[in-house]
Amino acid sequence: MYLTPFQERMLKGEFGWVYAKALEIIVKVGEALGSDRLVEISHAHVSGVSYSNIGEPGLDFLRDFYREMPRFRVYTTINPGCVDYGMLSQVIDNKYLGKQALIDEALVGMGAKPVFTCIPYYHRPPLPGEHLAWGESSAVIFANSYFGAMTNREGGPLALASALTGFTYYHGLHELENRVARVLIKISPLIYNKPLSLAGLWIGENVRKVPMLEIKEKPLYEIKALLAAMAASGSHALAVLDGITPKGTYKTSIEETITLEFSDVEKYIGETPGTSETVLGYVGCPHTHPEELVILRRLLEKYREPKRGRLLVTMPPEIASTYSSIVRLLLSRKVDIALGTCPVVSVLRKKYDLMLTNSGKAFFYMRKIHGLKVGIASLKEIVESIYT
Ligand SMILES: C[C@@](O)(CCOP(=O)(O)O)CC(=O)O
Repeated sequence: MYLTPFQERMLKGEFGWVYAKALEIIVKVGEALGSDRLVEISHAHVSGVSYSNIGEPGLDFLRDFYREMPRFRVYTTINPGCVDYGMLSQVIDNKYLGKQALIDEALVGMGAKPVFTCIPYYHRPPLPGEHLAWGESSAVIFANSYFGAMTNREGGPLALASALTGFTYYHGLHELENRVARVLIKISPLIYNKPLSLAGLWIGENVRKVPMLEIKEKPLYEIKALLAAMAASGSHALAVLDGITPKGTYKTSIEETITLEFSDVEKYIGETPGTSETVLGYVGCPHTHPEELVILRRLLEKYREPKRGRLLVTMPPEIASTYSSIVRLLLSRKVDIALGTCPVVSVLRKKYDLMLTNSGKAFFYMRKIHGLKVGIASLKEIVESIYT
């Protein structure tokens, strides 16, 4: 691999072993993939920061780096941790508070912004063509597809190495030649009556090449859920969104056209709550966007308190403070609000029979992680099934 004189010096350890090790990881992975140079990045998003996911080995790894007091060389954000930073949730168990604090101290000490979110683009929307090194599959696919930024789907250690060095290997989705849509997917009108994450689950499972999606105008939160579901059930990191993905950040060479019918996606609707079951409604995977908060406020205004189960809403701490009046209204309706975390990366305090969510990604993970039955429903259906 070609390295600039500066990169050579970093690799030789001139700036300390942490930077040398971080660059070595990037160079080794890049060489294994056939990359011949590095590229500067403007934003690293580090996933793999939740104690309940990375445990003691992950904590030790981060603390070893932190002991040398390095600083991230680029703007860096971090994924959710395993605790509710608002300390109000009765659904999320804060049993690893102390361990998570050690992880957070290391990351923030190295210079990460303590955003604790899987929607880092809320804090810094990337520009078209900008090179990034992001972990977190839902954020990666959103960056590439919605903003036209360029990032591969990195694991936590690789994104951390890029935060430290400011570089990633030039390969994959950093190159325009690899951003070619080959399968055109049309979504039939009936699907639009349901959450678009249903379509995402199908595409993730059934389409291997980069898809181009013809979607009717849809709010950002529906696109976020659609893309996240695709990335969870498949290995997608880019979907060209016709009329949305910025021109010049992709090419098209359509080989096949698929029309997605309601009957294709129906099976992902999953379970509907039986009368005796305990239900956890869940909104916020990926983290709740202000657009969804406004809808939740409208839906919840007329109710006083849940009739069955609980509605959990997860969001970044900063959205909660910026939209505090909506959060207060939700809290007054006994919504359980957890900040900077989500059930994918944390422990639940008690067992529920069924989760009702608008998220295809949660549908994919909750059964595996928490052994819950899961059903997919719209925001309105979720609120009504908990509050009426
Ligand atoms: C499922 C996933 O959202 C879990 C995030 O956990 P972590 O930040 O990698 O611990 C990871 C991903 O989708 O990339």
